[in-house]
Amino acid sequence: MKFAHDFLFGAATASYQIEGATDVDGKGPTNWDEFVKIPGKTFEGTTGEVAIDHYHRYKEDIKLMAEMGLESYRFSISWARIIPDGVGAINPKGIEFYNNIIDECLKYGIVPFVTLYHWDLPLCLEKDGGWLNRKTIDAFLNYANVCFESFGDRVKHFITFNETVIFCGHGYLAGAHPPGIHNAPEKYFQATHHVFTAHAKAVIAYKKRKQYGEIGLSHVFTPAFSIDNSEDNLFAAMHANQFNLNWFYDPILKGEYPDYVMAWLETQGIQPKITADDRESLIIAAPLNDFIGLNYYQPMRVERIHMPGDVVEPTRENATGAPGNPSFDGVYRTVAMDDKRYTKWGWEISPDGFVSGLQLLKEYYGDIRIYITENGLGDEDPIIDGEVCDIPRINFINDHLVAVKKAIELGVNVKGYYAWSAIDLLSWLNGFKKQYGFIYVDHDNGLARKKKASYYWYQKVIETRGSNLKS
Ligand SMILES: C[C@@]1(C(=O)O)OC[C@H]2O[C@@H](O)[C@H](O)[C@@H](O)[C@H]2O1
Repeated sequence: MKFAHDFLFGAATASYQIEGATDVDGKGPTNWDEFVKIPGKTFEGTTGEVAIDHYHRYKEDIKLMAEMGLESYRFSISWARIIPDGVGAINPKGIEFYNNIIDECLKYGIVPFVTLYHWDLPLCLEKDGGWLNRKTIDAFLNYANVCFESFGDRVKHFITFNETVIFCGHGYLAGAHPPGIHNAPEKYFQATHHVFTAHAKAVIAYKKRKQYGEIGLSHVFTPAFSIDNSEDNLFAAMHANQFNLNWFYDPILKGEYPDYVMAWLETQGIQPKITADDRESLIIAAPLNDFIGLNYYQPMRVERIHMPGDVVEPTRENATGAPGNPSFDGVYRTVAMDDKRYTKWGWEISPDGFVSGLQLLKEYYGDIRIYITENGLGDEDPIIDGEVCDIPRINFINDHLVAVKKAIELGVNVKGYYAWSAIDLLSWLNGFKKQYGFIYVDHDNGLARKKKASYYWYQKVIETRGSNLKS
């Protein structure tokens, strides 16, 4: 089976991870520009000061994407490049840079798919409470409107937030992302609520503009499965899905929070403060979402445990996603299983879990349009005779695209696939060691770009609309 003619084959990046030029042409500082200076927070002290210098090399990079035949490029806008202080004055050089990116994409017929927030918050806002401060909701709405106004004539696909569970979870539970707070579930849940409210207000504002594009957001998609059929472990899977899936997807797609989680929060006395206006925004926005973006890397295999919360030391290593950590509330633990395959970073490789999870989403949320806005293999790619032979990445993406095809045949409404990542880039917690790209970046040779084996393979996938995939 070929993928439909309107299925988008894309690839993705994020501003802080590729641009560099963190203090160039009027850009304001972000929370990450400060956070990376804290010893131990990033791998070997790597920062995004240069990243892969996409700010100066974007023409070369987008030309390489065009040569691959990429149909759509998902990238994020750095809020602090557009509005340096988060609110107030607009930086014309920032508007100019992203206009150049968008126009360069359109020059090659590449569909720009824009993420408004991919974790780099203007430092002024972070210092003023960040996502814990309700003012950040209105600051985001203002920023989103500036982007709709500046780019909405050519950009017809907007993602408001990338992976709320990560920047809030690492920010207020694991302490591994700004603001680096550890084990503060009341802050975590309140911050997520403010983000959902900001999303809802931005959706409503976008629709009012009648720019006739589509808007949604991208969530991590990590469906939880019990390690066996015992009652305890089946309970653990249900609990994990309520906290990691329903808490994030229900307020966006249903306009209300899951009762199960709200009841649990009430027992702990940490239900987020929700105003009547927040509730109204969530309810109005829910049916206006055009799509949900799924960032799928792996499922979770869980078992029930009976431990107090906060039993994980807040280290970078503990936050890189490998199984074994207990949940923040001590109810379940993720488990590595003997009959599963794992990446070098301990992430399970499970295209089957992807199909099962997509079917679960269809049960929960019906026929909402879905884009796979991230999927890819983080690896250390072997270089043999000067060529980057990332065969494991080819196999990974092949198997996950076959899974997407299968899900579509089962009636799941998937309309596009964005590999993470278009080009090797900075990993927040793994430096440049964990590579995801179709294009290699040589940090020992002036950041020279080089097409990998997977670049040529994905070029063929796009050309044949997936008929070269091996199931
Ligand atoms: C934690 C990690 C990783 O480095 O493996 O997950 C996969 C991918 O998710 C993206 O949303 C992040 O922007 C990107 O940096 C990656 O981050």
